[in-house]
Amino acid sequence: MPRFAANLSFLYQDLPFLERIAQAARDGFGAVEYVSPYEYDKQEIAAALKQAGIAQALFNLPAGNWAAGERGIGCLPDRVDEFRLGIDTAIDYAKALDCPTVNCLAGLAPAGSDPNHLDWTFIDNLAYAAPRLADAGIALVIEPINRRDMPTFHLSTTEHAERIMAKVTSDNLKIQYDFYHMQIMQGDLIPTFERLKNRIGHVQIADNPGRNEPGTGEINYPFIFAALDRLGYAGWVGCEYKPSAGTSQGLGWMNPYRKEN
Ligand SMILES: O=C(O)C(=O)[C@H](O)CO
Ligand SMILES: [Mg+2]
Repeated sequence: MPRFAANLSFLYQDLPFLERIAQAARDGFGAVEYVSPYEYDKQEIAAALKQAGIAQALFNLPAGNWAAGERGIGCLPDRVDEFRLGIDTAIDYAKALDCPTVNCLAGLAPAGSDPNHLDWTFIDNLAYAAPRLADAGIALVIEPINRRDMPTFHLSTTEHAERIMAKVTSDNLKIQYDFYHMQIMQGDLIPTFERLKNRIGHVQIADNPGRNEPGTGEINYPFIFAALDRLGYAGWVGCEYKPSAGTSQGLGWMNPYRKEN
């Protein structure tokens, strides 16, 4: 049975951040994930998780100035110092929140930049981060993101992620396989997942088009959830979608996967 994590950067947007944790637990999620914990007190988040009896599945490494439109700094040559400092911050938060996995966003390619230079910066940064996170017992993932929503995002296919991973050569570096992005960029969702399953460290879901909850679009999620079970995926499935009419009201798709069934 898949284990679902509520992505609090997408779900429960009508609630203050810390209150989203308790509501996710009440709605039957086993874990939460979100873009960034860093603007909150880690002890306050830890207390909210404990009180709700819910796990922390994932958050991202510090990703630059999100409000200004940045989407990660992993590939940016002039941000290497900031990236490295961010690893210490992420380890600090992940330990406090008992978070098993962190996601490194590659970032948006600056206009006129050399893709090879961005690749090598990304590779060097990941080679720096992966062993340090491994020592702390934290897995590192990288996420291809579709080019329709983010035309300049540096990492948008699993093939590119594989090329990066081949250069980093760390067992502690895996792919965050977001079925929504993969449907837009590549299709062939389950054969690709099956081929890469030992190299996939985290999974996220949303339907397409619209990035709404499962069952609102073209992706056959019952088939996908059965395949994840069949293929032995035991990690969290991050629900990173825009609820089409309220988060709690729109969780009917999850009913067949609740423990009581
Ligand atoms: O955009 C996505 O799909 C992600 O998972 C990023 O981490 C931002 O939420
Ligand atoms: Mg995602």
